[in-house]
Amino acid sequence: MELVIFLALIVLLLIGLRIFEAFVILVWHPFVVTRRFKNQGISGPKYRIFHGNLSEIKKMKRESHLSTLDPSSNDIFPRILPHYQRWMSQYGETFLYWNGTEPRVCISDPELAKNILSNKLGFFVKSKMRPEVVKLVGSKGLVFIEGSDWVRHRRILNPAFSIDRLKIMTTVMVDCTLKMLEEWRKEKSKEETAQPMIKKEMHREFQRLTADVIATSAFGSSYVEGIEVFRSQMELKKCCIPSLNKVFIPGTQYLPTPSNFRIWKLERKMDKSIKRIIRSRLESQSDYGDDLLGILLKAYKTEGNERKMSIEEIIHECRTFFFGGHETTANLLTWTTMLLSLHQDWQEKLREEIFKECGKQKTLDSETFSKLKLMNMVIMESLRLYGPTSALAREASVSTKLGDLEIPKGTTVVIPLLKMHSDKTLWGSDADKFNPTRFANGVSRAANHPNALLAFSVGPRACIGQNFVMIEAKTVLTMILQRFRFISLCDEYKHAPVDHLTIQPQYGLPVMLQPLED
Ligand code: HEM
Repeated sequence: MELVIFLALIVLLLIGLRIFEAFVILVWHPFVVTRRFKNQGISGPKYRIFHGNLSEIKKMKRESHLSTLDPSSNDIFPRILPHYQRWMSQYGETFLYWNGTEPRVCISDPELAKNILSNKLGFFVKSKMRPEVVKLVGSKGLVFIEGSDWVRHRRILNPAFSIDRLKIMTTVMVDCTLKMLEEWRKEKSKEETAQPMIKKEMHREFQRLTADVIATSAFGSSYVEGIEVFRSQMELKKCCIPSLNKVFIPGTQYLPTPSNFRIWKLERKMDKSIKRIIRSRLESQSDYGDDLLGILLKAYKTEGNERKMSIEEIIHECRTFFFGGHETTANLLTWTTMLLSLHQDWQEKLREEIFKECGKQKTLDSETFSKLKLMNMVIMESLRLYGPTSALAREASVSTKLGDLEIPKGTTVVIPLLKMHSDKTLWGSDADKFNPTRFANGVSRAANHPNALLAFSVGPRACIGQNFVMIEAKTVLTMILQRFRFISLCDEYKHAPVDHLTIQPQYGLPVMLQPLED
């Protein structure tokens, strides 16, 4: 009898502890954090139990996605981050909101943003992501690892993006682009009119091209061999998007729900394809090669001492570069094409520059790129207005000071890039206009603050692929402009930028192209 009472007491205690824990997470912690920020003059929308502000965010985003913008409008911040726009006008530029029970403070001051992103003491770490999103690139890949693991991976991976490697990659970029342009030419020759024109959905074309480039240049495979990885990643991405504005309950990712079964299946499929690519490299080359995959495999096969990378880490790095390497670049090329279709004067200026520096057909080499100053300015302006990343986030790993603000441990700091990139106090009264000349004296002098453009981020975690992207974008745009003219956006084009992990056109980008005389 005593034993039964004892066990019942234990059970009651455990239940009591769970209830207490839930009370702390759902009620007490939000109350304390809200008060701590309020004492510093920071407020925001009211915390609602369990959901925080997620229901409002979902509603505002749903409404904003119903509308489309005028194609000449670059004011995309209210469409993509409608909740930030509303709350900034109500509570000021720095405000507190709740992603479920997770406090988030939005900070758009470039000096504070730089301090957060450049912090080398580990006070601000990558913020937690939903498990589905983490699976896209892997928890053991460069994007999500921290501390000594990150240092080790970054050191191994940096040589894959050295100047010498980029030169070799340029040849691959040229070949892949030529393949795409050859297909366009064949379509042109089917046209019978004197002024043949072709219609292309450019977002799809660029997704395919950038996938081909990364698969060939980093993995020595090709679009065809890498296609299963891309397909699984795109499907997985589709599974992630609806969950982004839902409350995450830890543990639910292990439940045997239909959605989890689908996610697990896609993850297995993706890894199976990656393993096939790895196996074929291991069998075919004794020194594994010098591209990204070769560098990763050498880190696995280190003789004597311990392995520098496990096979699981290599697979996650492959996922990272398959995903990071094509999605963002495809969007950059898509939005730049849209801008050049709308701004024919700039398209002509770029063509003139290209003809002057590279002629009409000459194959590009890495030396030519430094001469394409106007092209550089146009790409920077495109990254400012339509950069693929809408916001960056970091979590305070300890309670810390940021400027005059005390940030409690566990708070996520969000830096809304879209807002900063269109801020008139930073960029001047024409901040919403396409004006590449603002970059004439370099990126750091284009605005009132040297770090006003954070498209590639700054500090130790800045984009490892930024030189690769710039070379790829210049190669592709140069080769297209040498051979084709973007005549106009098609009538059916709807200007609807949307954030599906990266900013892309909700309904694609149909463009009319005209081949130039040989
Ligand atoms: C227009 C194209 C691109 C843009 C705007 C871009 C932007 C960014 C940004 C903002 C970050 C920092 C994220 C954060 O701190 O939370 C980042 C990180 C990263 N990017 Fe890119 N990226 C682009 C293309 C690429 C490409 C082509 C690759 C690979 C070939 C790549 C690989 C990575 C990786 C691995 C990281 C994580 C770096 C680390 O944490 O050490 N990115 N990128």
